[in-house]
Amino acid sequence: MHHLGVFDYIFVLMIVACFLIRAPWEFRNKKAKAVESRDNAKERFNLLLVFTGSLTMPVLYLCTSWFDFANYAASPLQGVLGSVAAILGVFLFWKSHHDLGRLFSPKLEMKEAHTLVSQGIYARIRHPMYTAVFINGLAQMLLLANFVVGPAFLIAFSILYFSRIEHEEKMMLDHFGPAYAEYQQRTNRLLPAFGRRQHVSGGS
Ligand SMILES: C[S@@+](CC[C@H](N)C(=O)[O-])C[C@H]1O[C@@H](n2cnc3c(N)ncnc32)[C@H](O)[C@@H]1O
Repeated sequence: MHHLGVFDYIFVLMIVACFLIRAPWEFRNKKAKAVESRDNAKERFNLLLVFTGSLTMPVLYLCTSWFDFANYAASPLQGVLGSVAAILGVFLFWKSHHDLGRLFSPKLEMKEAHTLVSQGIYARIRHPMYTAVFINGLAQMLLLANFVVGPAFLIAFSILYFSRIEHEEKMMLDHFGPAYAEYQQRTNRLLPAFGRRQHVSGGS
C-alpha cells in the first residue's frame, strides 16, 4: 500500500469537507422540481470523468499500489502550496453553495421559480463554484505526489468545464434575457471583476 504522508491526509480532509458542504444541497436539489433540463450523454460522461479523477483514482492511489509506478518525491513547498489551495478552494466551494442555495444543481437544469443569483460571491464572479473546483483540482495536483493521479481531477474538470460553459450561459440567457446579458457585462466567468461596476440599481 502507498505510504501516506501529511499532504495525503490534507487531501482527504479537502475531499471530506467538499462532500459535507455539497451533501445537503444535493439532497435539496433532488427534491426541487426541474422545469427544464439540458442534460445529455456527453454531460453525463464528463461528470463520470470528474468522479473518476477526483474520487476513484485518488482512493485507489491512497489504498493500493496500482499507481505507485508514477509516484515522485515532492518538495515540502509543493505540499504547503497545495494546502493553501485546498483551504481557498474549500472556502469558495462553501461560499458558492451558500450563495446559490436551493438553485444548486450538479446538472444543467432550471428549477421551478428559478431566479438569477447575482449577489454575494456571484456579484463578482459568474461561476464561483467552477473556480472553486479548479482550485481544488490544483490542490489535488500539488498534494498528491503522483504524475497520473495528481493532475487527473484538473484534466477531467477542464473537459467538463470547456464543454459545458457555453451551454450553461446560453441556458441562462434563454431564461433571463437582458438581465443575464447585463450580468455578463459586469462580471468575469472565473476571476473576480473588481474594476467593474458591481450593481445597477433598478435593473431587472
Ligand atoms: C453546478 S451549478 C454551478 C453554478 C455556477 N456555474 C457556478 O460555477 O457557480 C449549475 C447550475 O446552476 C444554475 N446557475 C448557474 N448560474 C446561476 C446564476 N447566476 N443564478 C442562478 N442559477 C444559476 C444553473 O441552473 C445550472 O444548472
